[in-house]
Amino acid sequence: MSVEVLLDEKIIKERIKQLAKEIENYYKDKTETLHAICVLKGSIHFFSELMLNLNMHVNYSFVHVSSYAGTESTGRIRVKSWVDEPLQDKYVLVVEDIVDTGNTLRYILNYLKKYRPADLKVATLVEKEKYQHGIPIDFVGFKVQDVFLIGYGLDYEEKYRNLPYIGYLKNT
Ligand SMILES: O=P(O)(O)OC[C@H]1O[C@H](OP(=O)(O)OP(=O)(O)O)[C@H](O)[C@@H]1O
Ligand code: HPA
Repeated sequence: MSVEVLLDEKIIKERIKQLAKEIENYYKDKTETLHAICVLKGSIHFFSELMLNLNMHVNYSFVHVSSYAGTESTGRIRVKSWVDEPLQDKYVLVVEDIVDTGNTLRYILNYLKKYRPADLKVATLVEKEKYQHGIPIDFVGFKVQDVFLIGYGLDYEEKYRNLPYIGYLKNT
């Protein structure tokens, strides 16, 4: 197996800088601190790079959810940890590494809506092109083909998260 690079480190970092500008622009008239929620584990690198590029006040929260076995979604979302701050009337931004089937994001949004935030938006580094999950995503880094991705936080059986680029495994 070898890794075929799809998005290199430079392209990823440049796009994250642009996304940060889009996000700043959207929140520019809001006086409240932004509550950014990192969806672990996969979003760790995207969240960190995005936050480092955001020139505004941000409060960090973390949720840890998981639903994949190998390359397939089990469809069952296991919540390993959840936000413990009040989000009522807050400006909330969910930060995902990837939206694939949309199952994870749908689950997270449904729960977060119950906190009655003032505003609930989503940023994802990658969205798979094939799915018609019907969830509006406000800030999308890259739309990619339907191939199982690894790197920059994305794993295959817990490996490859620490690759500085995004790619896929190829039989050689
Ligand atoms: O749109 P979906 O098909 O639901 O896929 C997206 C989710 O899958 C991955 O998480 P995973 O369950 O693999 O956990 P991890 O972040 O710890 O790797 C990824 O980080 C997203 O949260
Ligand atoms: O393509 C993927 N790669 C890694 N994790 C994922 N979770 C959903 N889709 C993917």
